[in-house]
Amino acid sequence: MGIQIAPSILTADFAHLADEAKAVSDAEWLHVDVMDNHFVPNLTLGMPVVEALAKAAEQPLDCHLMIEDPDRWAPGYVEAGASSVTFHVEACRAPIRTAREIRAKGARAAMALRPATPIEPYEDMLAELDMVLLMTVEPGFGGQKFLDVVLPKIRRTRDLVTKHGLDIWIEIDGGVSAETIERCAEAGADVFVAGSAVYSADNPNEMVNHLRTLAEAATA
Ligand SMILES: O=C(CO)[C@H](O)[C@H](O)COP(=O)(O)O
Ligand SMILES: [Fe+2]
Repeated sequence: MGIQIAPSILTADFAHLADEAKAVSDAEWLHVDVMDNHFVPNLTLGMPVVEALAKAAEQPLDCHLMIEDPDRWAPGYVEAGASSVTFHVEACRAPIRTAREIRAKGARAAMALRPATPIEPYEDMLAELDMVLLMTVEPGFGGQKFLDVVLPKIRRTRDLVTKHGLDIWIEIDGGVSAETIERCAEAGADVFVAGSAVYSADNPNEMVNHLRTLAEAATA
């Protein structure tokens, strides 16, 4: 499967999203943070913007739903053009049904966990997923400090995936940078969201490639 870098457009210029997607053309995915000011104390964008970006961007869209009632909204994001739809398990009432609906519509289904949410209660759910997203900051804002207290959970998640012989991604989101990515890769992550580290770099594409090189070297 290989290392994937997913720049988060949360810290990009929202007035020029198509250009901002082009600025990270070397990235495998584009991470889109949907926030509803209920599940998290911030409001970003929704389905119409995802639909427009899906047409404008070359990379597949990795939609991270930080919203209440993802059961109701998640399938609509697939119809809007997302290649991957991630719901927060803390907000989801029927995660198995929601994951199946996302997959049935043709996208990757992913489950996100806040930093303090344990993975173990969801062990049996892993087979229903294409990806697990482990937050390494409290969801809601870009530019926060990486929480290294989550590192053991990355390892435990990788162990569970291996134990069940599954072929699913482990994505890390929050505070990923050249300083933190190697520790996440060593712990077993293979998809890396990076917002401020990429978009505050002089050359965002160079930073994308630098992050991938660091992660690959850490797992070689
Ligand atoms: O989901 C998120 C915040 O809730 C963002 O994807 C994340 O914070 C990325 O930004 P940065 O790399 O600056 O931490
Ligand atoms: Fe995110």
